[in-house]
Formats: sequence, C-alpha cells, structure tokens
Amino acid sequence: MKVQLKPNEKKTVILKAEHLYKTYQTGNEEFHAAKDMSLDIYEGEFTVIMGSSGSGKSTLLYMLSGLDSVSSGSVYFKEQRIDQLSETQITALRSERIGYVYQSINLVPDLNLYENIALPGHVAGRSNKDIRTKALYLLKLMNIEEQRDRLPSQVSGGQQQRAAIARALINSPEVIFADEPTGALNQEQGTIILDLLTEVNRDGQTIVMVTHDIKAACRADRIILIKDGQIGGILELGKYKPEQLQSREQQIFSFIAGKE
Ligand SMILES: Nc1ncnc2c1ncn2[C@@H]1O[C@H](COP(=O)(O)OP(=O)(O)OP(=O)(O)O)[C@@H](O)[C@H]1O
Repeated sequence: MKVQLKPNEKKTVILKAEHLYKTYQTGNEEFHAAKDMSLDIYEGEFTVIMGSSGSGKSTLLYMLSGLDSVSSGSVYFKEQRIDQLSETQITALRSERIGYVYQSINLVPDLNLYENIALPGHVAGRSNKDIRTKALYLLKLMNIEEQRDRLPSQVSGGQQQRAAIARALINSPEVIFADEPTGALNQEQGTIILDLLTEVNRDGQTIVMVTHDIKAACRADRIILIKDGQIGGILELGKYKPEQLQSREQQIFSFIAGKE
C-alpha cells in the first residue's frame, strides 16, 4: 500500500509513523511501551528524541529504524511501508539505506577500525574500490586515520564511537539512527561526536538521535518528547549555531519542564 505524504511547507517527510503501538504481554497484563504514536521525520533534519528513562524512546527508535516489529500501526520510509516487509527486504533496507549508531551493534572486536568501517559496504555488495575510497575518506573525516589498523580494544571510547559513525556512513544511508551516541563518553569526547554529527547533518544527512542529555539535544532542528509511551510534545528549534548553546539549553529545559 502506498501513502500520499503531505509536504509540510518546504520540508520533505522521510519517515512517517502512524498510530504505532508496541505491546508487551507480562502474565495476564498488557503493557504498552508505545501507545498510538504518530509523527513525521523530515529529510535533512537533525531530530532528537528525548524523554525520561522507560518512557519509550528506544522502543520508538527501534520500530522507526526497522529493527523491531510493531504491534500495530504503520511505518513508512519515503513512500514505502516498511513494517510489513519480509526479512530479506528489511535486511536489504537496513544495509543499504539506514545507518545505525547503536550500542547493541558493537564494532566487531577482531576486525580493525578500517575493516569495521568497510564491512557494511561488503554486506551491501559494493565494489572493493568504492568501499576503500569511502572508508579512507571517512577515517579522515572522523580523525581516526592513525588508528585505522588498530582493533577496537586498542583505541579510546571516543575513537570507537567515531569509527561506529564512519561505519554507519559507509553506504551513504538516507537516515542515520543514533541511540545515546555520547552516553558512554566524557564531555570532551561527547562534544567531538556531537560536532561530527552536526557537520554531517549540515552536509544534508538526516539524523534521528535518542538522548537524555540536554547539551546533546541542543544540536537538534526539532525535539520530540516521549512521555509514557506517547508523543508528549514537539519543539522546533531550527539549525544549531554554537553561540546559541546556552539559550537553547534553557529553552529545552523549559520545554521539558512545561510538559511534566
Ligand atoms: N521486552 C520487553 N518486555 C516488557 N517490557 C519491555 C520490554 N522492553 C522494554 N520494555 C518496557 O518498555 C518501556 C519503554 O522502554 P524503552 O527501552 O523504550 O525506554 P527508554 O525511554 O529508551 O528508556 P531508557 O532511557 O532507560 O533507555 C519500559 O518501561 C521498559 O521496561
């Protein structure tokens, strides 16, 4: 089934969720981790999903990114409904059109950084020459050229995370999903990661990121707040400028406080 996506002013919808539910059965009780969530994600935007612990952020991210099934409702990637694809179709979509920066998708411990970054290119069946050119470009962009031959265990957490972002970008995906990409890093390394994500977004990369960190959320064009498995509110911020950091933090803080 095809859906007519309504353009919102000049924005193009890249992902659309309609009436999403995720329901878990615990004994005789049903628990809705997502309850009737409907939302749009726009192409080229940096969207941040926030909410308190257990509110349903990861549940939403996993359903939007095709990594988890939906109990009911629908998810569209551009004009294609993706929540009902076969395993083969969803695997192709994941490997060719989506990049993941998820803690559940760790770097492979016995491959060096270069090999880790190149791996999804091989899975997608691209030529060795193409993969090599892009991997070398990304190693440079992420400033981990010198570490290219080291194993993940031989580099810092920040360098591992930069390699994970490079890996997510290797197939030039239409969307990057990131789940708390700065969660395990110190502030300095976290800022480097956020600067890199901001930079690739400026170059047109669509990003959807879950975070509980207000500083990280400042990078967003738009914040979607999740509350008790539902959309609790949306804050439009526009493109990030470093000089706005403090005023944005205040704005996001007030937005969240106002929804509690
Ligand atoms: N397999 C499962 N079975 C039952 N309940 C689950 C399952 N997975 C998640 N939940 C529940 O669904 C709710 C939403 O979980 P989710 O991981 O999406 O929250 P979150 O907002 O990402 O939290 P956090 O910030 O702590 O990571 C939580 O109450 C969680 O306990």
